[in-house]
Amino acid sequence: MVTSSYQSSPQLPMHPQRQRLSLRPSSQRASSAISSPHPEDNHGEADELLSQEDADALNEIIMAIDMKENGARGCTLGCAYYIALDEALYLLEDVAMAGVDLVETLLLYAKPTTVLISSRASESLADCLARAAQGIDGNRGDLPGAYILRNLNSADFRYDTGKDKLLGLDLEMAGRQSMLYTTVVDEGIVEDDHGGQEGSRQGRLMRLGTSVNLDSQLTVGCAGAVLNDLHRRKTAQYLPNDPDALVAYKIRSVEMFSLFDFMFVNADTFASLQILQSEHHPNSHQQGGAKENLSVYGLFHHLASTPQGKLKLRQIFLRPSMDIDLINERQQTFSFFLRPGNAESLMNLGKYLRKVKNMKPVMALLRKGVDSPGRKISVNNHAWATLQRFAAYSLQLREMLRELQGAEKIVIIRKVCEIIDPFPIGQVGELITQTVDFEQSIERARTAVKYGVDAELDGLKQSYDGMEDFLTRVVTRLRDEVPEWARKYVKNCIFLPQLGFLTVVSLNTETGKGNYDGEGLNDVWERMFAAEGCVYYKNGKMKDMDAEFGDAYCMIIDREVEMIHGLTVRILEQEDAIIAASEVLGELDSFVAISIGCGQYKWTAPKMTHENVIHIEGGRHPLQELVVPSFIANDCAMAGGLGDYDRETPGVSSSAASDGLHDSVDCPSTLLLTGPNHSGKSVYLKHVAIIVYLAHIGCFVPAERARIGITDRILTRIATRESVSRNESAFAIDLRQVAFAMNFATCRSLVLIDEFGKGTNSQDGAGLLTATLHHFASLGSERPKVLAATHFHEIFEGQFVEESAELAFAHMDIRLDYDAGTPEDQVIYLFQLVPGRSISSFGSRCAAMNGIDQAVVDRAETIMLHMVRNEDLEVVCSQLSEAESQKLAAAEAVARAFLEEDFGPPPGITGKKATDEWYQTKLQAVLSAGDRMPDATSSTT
Ligand SMILES: Nc1ncnc2c1ncn2[C@@H]1O[C@H](COP(=O)(O)OP(=O)(O)OP(=O)(O)O)[C@@H](O)[C@H]1O
Repeated sequence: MVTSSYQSSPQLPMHPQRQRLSLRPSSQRASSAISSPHPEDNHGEADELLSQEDADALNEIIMAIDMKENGARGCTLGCAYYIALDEALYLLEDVAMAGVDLVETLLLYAKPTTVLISSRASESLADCLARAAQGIDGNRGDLPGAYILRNLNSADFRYDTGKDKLLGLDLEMAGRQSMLYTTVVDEGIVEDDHGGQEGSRQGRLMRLGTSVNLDSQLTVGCAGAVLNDLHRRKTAQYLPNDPDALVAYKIRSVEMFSLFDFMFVNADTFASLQILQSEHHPNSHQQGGAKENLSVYGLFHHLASTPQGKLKLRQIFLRPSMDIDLINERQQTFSFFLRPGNAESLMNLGKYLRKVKNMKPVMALLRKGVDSPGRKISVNNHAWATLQRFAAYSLQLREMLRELQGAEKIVIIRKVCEIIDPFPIGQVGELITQTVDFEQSIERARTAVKYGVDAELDGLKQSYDGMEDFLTRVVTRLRDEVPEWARKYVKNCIFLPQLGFLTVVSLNTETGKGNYDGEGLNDVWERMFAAEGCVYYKNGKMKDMDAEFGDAYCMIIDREVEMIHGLTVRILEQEDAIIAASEVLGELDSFVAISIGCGQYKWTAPKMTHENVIHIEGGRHPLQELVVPSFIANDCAMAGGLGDYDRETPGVSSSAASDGLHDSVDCPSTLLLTGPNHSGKSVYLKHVAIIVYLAHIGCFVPAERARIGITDRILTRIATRESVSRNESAFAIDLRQVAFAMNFATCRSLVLIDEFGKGTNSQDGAGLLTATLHHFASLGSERPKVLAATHFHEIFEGQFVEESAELAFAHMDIRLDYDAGTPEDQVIYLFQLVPGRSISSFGSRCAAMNGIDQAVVDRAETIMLHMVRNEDLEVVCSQLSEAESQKLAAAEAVARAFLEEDFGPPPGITGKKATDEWYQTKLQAVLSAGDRMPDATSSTT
């Protein structure tokens, strides 16, 4: 019997060509300037196909941050980060007047796995990064915890070094006609195609300058730190001549981005509006990241099916656009999918998309070699099968989309149909189907080639397949040749990879030798090894057979490796097409998810306008409405200043509203809200901001109707947590948030200020709030839209703020019923915004409703009354009631009697008993002085 098989031949040398696969140049890929992939979104397929080590390397996001104090002008912030999966380096335009708020925003966008800072970094930066690295700020929302924080020598962040390192990159610059093929020779010393060195430096510098703003000095320094780290990783992880090192941590593109390219929403705002919030798994990097908590993004996150779709969705949420055409295009897409006639197709699209995998890790695997030793293969996680299914499902999805009526008008559908070209994508599937024998591949734990693909391979396999019969015949002949007594010991002949043909003889357990080892023959039987009751010999006959047939097996493997290599090369030629298809399906997936969500939550399309207005009718808070039995919808009408641009752009300043919503002429830019505790002020503020935000991602909004002007920033001062990833007091954070809003708000911004100033004494707080509102109102045509809520009623009493065309008062309505028996029934919250201000916050009623003792509430109300009457609280509090005065007088009488007494027992009173009795009598006499005062019993005792 032949016991050998194709199984396991780990020692076989790797096909030499296979190691060179990834060196082909590639054209530019769709990549994301901000919002990186995250383990959460990349894992899954990557986990199944790649080893843990490879998957981890692929998910690496290495970020360097630097911040420089500029005295009174605040700090400048620079940042660069590398996304391994995209093979891309992203550079931030240096940001002036920055604070740790922006650091948090960058962490949120990039979700780094490693953060590098200079050992000379400011204390606040180091502290913020150290806390966030440990995930200390658990309730902070989407702040990514648990990255590795590394302190580097400040020299690593030097501008000149960074510039040299950028120059030394083998880059394919975005949008460049002619690609720059250079070889990085160690650190920044570069040879160009013609072998020149410094001569071309100026030219390279100019070319670099077209893609990178070299004035962003801190960022260029950070880029140097990241590139140095990549180099360090390479040298630590790979041997000097390892060809894999050439493709590890490769950089294909460098992109510059600005935090203000999109509508700016910082980390604080994301958290306070609950747009992105996630609970971090304690072991997030190992387990695949964070779980989305209750958040606006969370309403859609679970509706996306593919990892690349979830990633795209996150990008959409992190990058609300200011491009009205793009927003309208997205709205048109969602409206199309939500047409009643398309409901079933939408569901089917979702179903099919669930079967589509992310091709980026698959391509990375292909570049490394699908059949690396030790990789587990099953029917589902075989890279070839994944690719084959991808090709089939993407073509199927393309057909489904094409069948939808009116599909040609929808940009994403046109894009899918264009990118998923049956030629390369279908051809990829076809090639795999024709070449790979899946059953055999799984059996052999490496890719096997089908019969009929290659005549030479088929011939080799046939000879191998006929080997079993052939060996049976050999054994019979061998038995005839050995002495008769030995025949029964010669069991069979086998072929083992690496060892070739062997004769198998039964083992003599007593001697430990074979029962026969060639006696009587003119031949040497060389013992190779013994196992499982048999001894294996190489003899002359076996050597002859090795010479004649032994290479067949190795040849089969070599031929197969060669063919699979050929297949890999052909498929990698289509890598860009495959990745583009995978990405566009991710985009489609994210749009399908948003459409399904908008349909489920019954949201409507807002009308986007260049007018600087916010007009909402019947607006709801998308999260609150899910948790209260009946949500009360509200309206909002605001208009910001006209700004220079708006005044000069025809049509923008027009106040005529054709859709029946408010005209902008009579709208204030600031709306100051009051109302009792718990009356819905914060929810109102947030719902307006969330609607504005959602409108800018192109999404529908929770409102009956809305007209939303293009807004450049949403800046908030809303308390969400006591201590964040900064070592500051809550009040300091409040101040920083307001300062940030003052520095960055433009007439196109929306600013939310909720209870600013409550962290200090009420006079200071009220003063600060008033001054802040004045500041914004005084900006004239540059005034932003400001929504504020406060409990400082004194600012109205003192007429520190007054209603005007720009500033309107409004409050959340309530109904009061003092006759109601229980505190809960005394204040009825209507959650309706009405004009004018409320007279009280009814804090004491709210306290009673929340279980504070009635006596404490009564006392609070008495003091409040005195305060409202503007009475001197010191005098008021020193005025005692009659009963209290009597008690005090009784206590005084006792004290005086006590002082007048002589407490020494007179001579003649001796002995313990007599002395005790004497003292008792005395005490009674003293206490009776108090008793003589009316109602004094309790105080004297
Ligand atoms: N429009 C609404 N419809 C129904 N319920 C609402 C509405 N607005 C708010 N609520 C409910 O009232 C609660 C309190 O709302 P919110 O926190 O906005 O009050 P607030 O006036 O800001 O209170 P405080 O001044 O104490 O901060 C919410 O948690 C929600 O349950």
